[in-house]
Amino acid sequence: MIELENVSYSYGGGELLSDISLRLMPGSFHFLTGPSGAGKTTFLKLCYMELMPTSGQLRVFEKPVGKMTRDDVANGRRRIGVVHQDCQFLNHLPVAENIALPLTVSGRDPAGEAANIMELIQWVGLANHADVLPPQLSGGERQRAALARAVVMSPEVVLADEPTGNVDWDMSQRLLQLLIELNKMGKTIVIATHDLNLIRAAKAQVAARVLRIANRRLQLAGADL
Ligand SMILES: Nc1ncnc2c1ncn2[C@@H]1O[C@H](COP(=O)(O)OP(=O)(O)OP(=O)(O)O)[C@@H](O)[C@H]1O
Repeated sequence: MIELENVSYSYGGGELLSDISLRLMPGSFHFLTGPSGAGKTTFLKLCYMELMPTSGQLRVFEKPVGKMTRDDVANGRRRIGVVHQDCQFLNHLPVAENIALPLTVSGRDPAGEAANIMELIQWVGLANHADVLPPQLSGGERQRAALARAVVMSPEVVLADEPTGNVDWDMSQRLLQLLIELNKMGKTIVIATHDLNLIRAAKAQVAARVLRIANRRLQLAGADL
């Protein structure tokens, strides 16, 4: 689905990610760990084609990103759902409209898909919050709304950047269950997180691989995790 071959990335002030090779296979479940500032968000941005490698090959859905047209990139991104670290809602729009935003942006009419959107809102447990504005949501509610928005286009891949940051253990478990359900539907999941307990809880339920970025390199984490 997403394949990196000897990918390096530099923001300009030196190399941040160096010589990274990885294949994200369909239906796989990956965690991405590493110290703050190691480059986890940057790695996810490469997978979403928000950043282009400084060197190496990145293929998304079999296509080399260097040879993609703008349409190719847009089409590829439609197949990837992203849960951003800071959620990034439009605060003047109700939660339901924020969740439906990717449909609107891609030219689909949310009114024609109202039943599916409501089903999604119920799935994340926000039926009573569909009409409120994002600033009125708690941290866990925001994260669940962000997850619903990430999957409203039925993506094949979900990239979640610290989806359980700033929520308590019960809520992080609830978010994890939603991500596991998505994986059981066949979606490829990548979760960047510092939360080793979350990783342990997931590994008891799914065959998750744990990757670690340290010293610019991506490694498979030890079996102790
Ligand atoms: N647009 C940018 N321009 C220059 N440097 C940047 C940019 N974005 C990120 N960086 C730097 O790249 C490094 C890696 O950032 P990144 O957000 O990928 O790390 P992270 O592992 O996700 O960190 P955290 O766990 O704290 O979220 C940091 O030192 C950051 O300051």
